[in-house]
Amino acid sequence: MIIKGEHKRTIWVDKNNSQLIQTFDQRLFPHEVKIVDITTSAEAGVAIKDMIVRGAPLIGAMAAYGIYLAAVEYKGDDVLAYLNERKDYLNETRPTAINLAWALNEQFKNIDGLTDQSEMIAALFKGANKIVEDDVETCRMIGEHGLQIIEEIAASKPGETINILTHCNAGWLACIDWGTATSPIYQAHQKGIKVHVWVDETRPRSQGANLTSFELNEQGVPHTLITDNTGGHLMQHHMVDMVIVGTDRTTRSGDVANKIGTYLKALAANDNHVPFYVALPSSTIDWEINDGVKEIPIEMRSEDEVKYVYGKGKNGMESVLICPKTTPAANYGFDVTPARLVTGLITERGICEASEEGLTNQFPEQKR
Ligand SMILES: CSC[C@H]1O[C@H](OP(=O)(O)O)[C@H](O)[C@@H]1O
Repeated sequence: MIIKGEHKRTIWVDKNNSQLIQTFDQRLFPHEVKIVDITTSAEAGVAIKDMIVRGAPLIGAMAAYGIYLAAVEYKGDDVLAYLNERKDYLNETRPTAINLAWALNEQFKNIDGLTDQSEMIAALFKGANKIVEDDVETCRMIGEHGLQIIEEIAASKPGETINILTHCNAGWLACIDWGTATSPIYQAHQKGIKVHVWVDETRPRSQGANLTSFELNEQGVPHTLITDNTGGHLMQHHMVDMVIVGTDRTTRSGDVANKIGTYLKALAANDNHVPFYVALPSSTIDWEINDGVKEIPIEMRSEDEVKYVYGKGKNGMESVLICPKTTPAANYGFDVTPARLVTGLITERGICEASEEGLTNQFPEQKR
C-alpha cells in the first residue's frame, strides 16, 4: 500500500462511500499495513485513544471526521445536543495535542447557525476534508521553510552529510502527508542534499523505531536508529548538526509540548550549541496559554506501555514483559521544552523566534 518514494495519505474517504473513513493502524507498522474502517464517532474516538492514529495533526483530522460521522449516525430530534456530547467525548480521548480541540472548534464554526441535520452533515464533511487538504499544504510549506535551515548548514560544510536528530514521529504518519519535522528532511533529500537522520527510538511506544525509521526507509533517506539516551553523546562529539522535532501543543510564548524526552534533547542541544528547531502548523499553537510547564495537560498513559515492549515475535505481534510484573510504572506521554531552549519555530508562514513577539509577528491576527 505504501509505495517507496511516494507519499500516501494517512486518512481518506472511501471513493464509493462518503460515510466510510479509512486510515492505517499505526500500531502495526513497520510489520503490517492494515487499513481500518471508521464509520462511527465512537470508532473515531477509539482510533485516537488507542493510537491506531496518532500525531497532533492526524488526531485533529480524525476528530473532524468523527464529529461528521456523529451527525450522520444520529437518529433523534436534537442533533446539536448530540454533537456537543460527541465533541466532549472526542476531546477527552487525548488531552495534550491541541489539534483535537482546534479541529472540533473549526467544525462547530462550520455548522454555526445551521438547524437542518443534512446541512450539518454536508458542512462537517466539507470541513473535515478542508482540514485534511489544508494540512497537506501547511506541512509542505513547513518543509520549504525548514529546507532553508538545512541548506544553510550544508553551505557551511560543503560536500559533507548533514546529520539531523529527531525524536518520536513527526512524519507524514503523524499528519496527512509530508509531516512536520520530516518535511524539511524529505525536501532536502529530494533536492539531493546529503542528509542523515539520527532516529530516537522513543520509548515507550517506540514511534521513532516503528514509524520514523519506517518512513525514512520507504523514502530512501539515510538514517540510524538510536536509543533515547544516545543523542547527548552524539552532540558532544559533534555528530549532530541540528535537532528538529514536532510538537503537540506550543504556547503563544513558544513553550513546546512534545513527546516525553524532547526536553532532555533540548537541554543536550543547548549545552552543545546544536540548533534545536520545532516544526509545527499554526493549528498546534495554543494562543490561550503562556506557561507551557504550568498549563499544558500532560497525558498519563497505561503503565503497561512502560512495562512491556510490543513488537513482532515468532508468533506475530506480541508484548514482552521487561520488569517484575508487580513493579509499578509511570508513563508520562509528553514533556514541555521552555522557549529559551528552542532555536526557532518553523511554521507554514516561515521561521520565527520561540516567543510571543516572534509568533505574533508571524501571526499578527493573534496579537493582543
Ligand atoms: C506532528 S505531531 C507529532 C507528535 O505527536 C507525537 O505524539 P503521539 O505519537 O503520542 O501522538 C509526538 O509527540 C510527535 O512529536
